[in-house]
Amino acid sequence: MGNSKIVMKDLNLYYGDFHALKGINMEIPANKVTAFIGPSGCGKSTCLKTLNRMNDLVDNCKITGLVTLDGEDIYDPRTDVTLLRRRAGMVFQKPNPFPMTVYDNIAYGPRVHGIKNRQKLDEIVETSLRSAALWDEVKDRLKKSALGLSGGQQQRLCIARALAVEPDVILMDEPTSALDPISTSKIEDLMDDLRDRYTVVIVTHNMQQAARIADRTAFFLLGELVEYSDTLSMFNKPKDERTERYITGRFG
Ligand SMILES: Nc1ncnc2c1ncn2[C@@H]1O[C@H](COP(=O)(O)OP(=O)(O)OP(=O)(O)O)[C@@H](O)[C@H]1O
Repeated sequence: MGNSKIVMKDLNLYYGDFHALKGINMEIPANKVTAFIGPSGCGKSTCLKTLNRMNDLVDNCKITGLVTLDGEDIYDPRTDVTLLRRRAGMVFQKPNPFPMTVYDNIAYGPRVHGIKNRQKLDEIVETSLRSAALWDEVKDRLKKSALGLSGGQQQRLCIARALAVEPDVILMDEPTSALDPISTSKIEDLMDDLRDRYTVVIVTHNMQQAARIADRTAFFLLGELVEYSDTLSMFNKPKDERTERYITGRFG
């Protein structure tokens, strides 16, 4: 596949003795939305977290194989992990704004990376909030606490916060599972816009969501990547019987 942003080659991950990812081979294309689906506990989040080394934080976690971002081995000991996480930002299931103002939530990352100029920060805050389709709703409350926003607004704020450090890749772990249908639909529209500029990888429990927004879909089962193809083919003509059983709700 041309234009791969991320490549996993024979990737295995162990939590202690437990083999959580088994020989994963996958190429994730740039400027597309890729969804990871599969039953609970099959390794979707684990696989997502290997892409910006979030699993480094877990004791007893061992990884073999190769993961590259733009051709560079991200598990090379010389990799700057802070820079990696800036290039591949993460949005979690539960919105987790910092207990500070809307403005400071967005300016936090750029400040950490050394940007101090007020005008530049103002610009970043506005652009990031616009990209996350939140600007109009919060432009008059930038100096108010982010904790006063609705759940859906908080999640878009977290997306804006991820965008503020200019990542290439956005990793989303069930970003809408805690949201109502209207907020979910706003985030789905947003993902549609984001693919023009970013590579988006999303874990979702919701197969309809994968079918609506993802260009490519990966189906995981018991730590294995069972099937990976463009979303339409996967939903219309799954190649593996296990995929078919899962997407038709006949699993288990
Ligand atoms: N820190 C950890 N230590 C030990 N085992 C873990 C750890 N994190 C996850 N696991 C195990 O690894 C397997 C995969 O978990 P993971 O969270 O990746 O699954 P998932 O497909 O994202 O599930 P869900 O949809 O329920 O979030 C599960 O069996 C889980 O119990």
